[in-house]
Amino acid sequence: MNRSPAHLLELDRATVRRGTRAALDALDLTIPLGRHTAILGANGSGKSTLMQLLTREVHPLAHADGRAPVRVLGAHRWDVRSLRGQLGIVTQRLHEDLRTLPSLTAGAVVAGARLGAIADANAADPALHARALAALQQMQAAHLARRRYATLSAGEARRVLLARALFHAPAALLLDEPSSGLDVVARAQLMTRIGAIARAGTTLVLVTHHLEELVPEIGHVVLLRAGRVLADGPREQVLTDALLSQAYDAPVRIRTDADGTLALTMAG
Ligand SMILES: Nc1ncnc2c1ncn2[C@@H]1O[C@H](COP(=O)(O)OP(=O)(O)OP(=O)(O)O)[C@@H](O)[C@H]1O
Repeated sequence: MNRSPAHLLELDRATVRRGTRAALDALDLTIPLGRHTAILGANGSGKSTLMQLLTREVHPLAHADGRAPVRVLGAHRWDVRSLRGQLGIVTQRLHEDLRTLPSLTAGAVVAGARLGAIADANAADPALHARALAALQQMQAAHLARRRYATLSAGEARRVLLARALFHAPAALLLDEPSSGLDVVARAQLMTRIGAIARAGTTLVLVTHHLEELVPEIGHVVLLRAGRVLADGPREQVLTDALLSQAYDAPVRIRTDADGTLALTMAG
């Protein structure tokens, strides 16, 4: 692995086929480390596939000339576990995978992050348990440590996933609709915490439909449409009614509330 990579992700005409169609279609995209980025786009535009490319859950078509279509943290070959050990991941897919394992405790789920694994079999080790507890505490979820992950409510499970994502001080935090399932207070606390994490130097990549999740630290937005990049630039240049309407194939409008929070609504 490159020891001091400049970029979290580099895509060179990356194509991912799913079923009969291209979920990502010859995508060129670079996300430098330190550039907090939101990925927006309509249902089916390729946002989750892009995240899965980053975490090596899906693979691109090879280029005939041997060029690497995807580099993550400077490298095009990765042992999946060691890569995931460097990323903090909060996705619906991970949540669903964890829920299929009925005996896993929340504490073991959190501790698993450092191994890039689903869970850590040594999670009962007192030192490790104390560290997992501290991570859960930061998400106001220490009381869940011994609960079985599969039995948690949506919001409780989300807190545990966030604790897991932060457990091992990752280089980047990949968040797919991170506040889904959280109540209004927990959502506000989460947004504050995500902002602080970004300021402390962890690169944020946020996939969302909810503009209110775009904390001010996110200065860059990538807009996907049908597996291609429609726009990629500074937040204020990309978050326009015209570009978003193009992305959603319908007239939409950005609303800014008095406290600066953004929301996307249908125009008219
Ligand atoms: N496992 C799969 N098998 C076949 N097609 C798939 C699979 N997963 C995704 N796709 C297709 O790939 C395209 C991109 O899907 P993806 O999940 O990346 O979109 P998305 O932007 O994350 O959508 P959403 O906002 O609905 O979550 C869609 O057309 C989708 O139907």
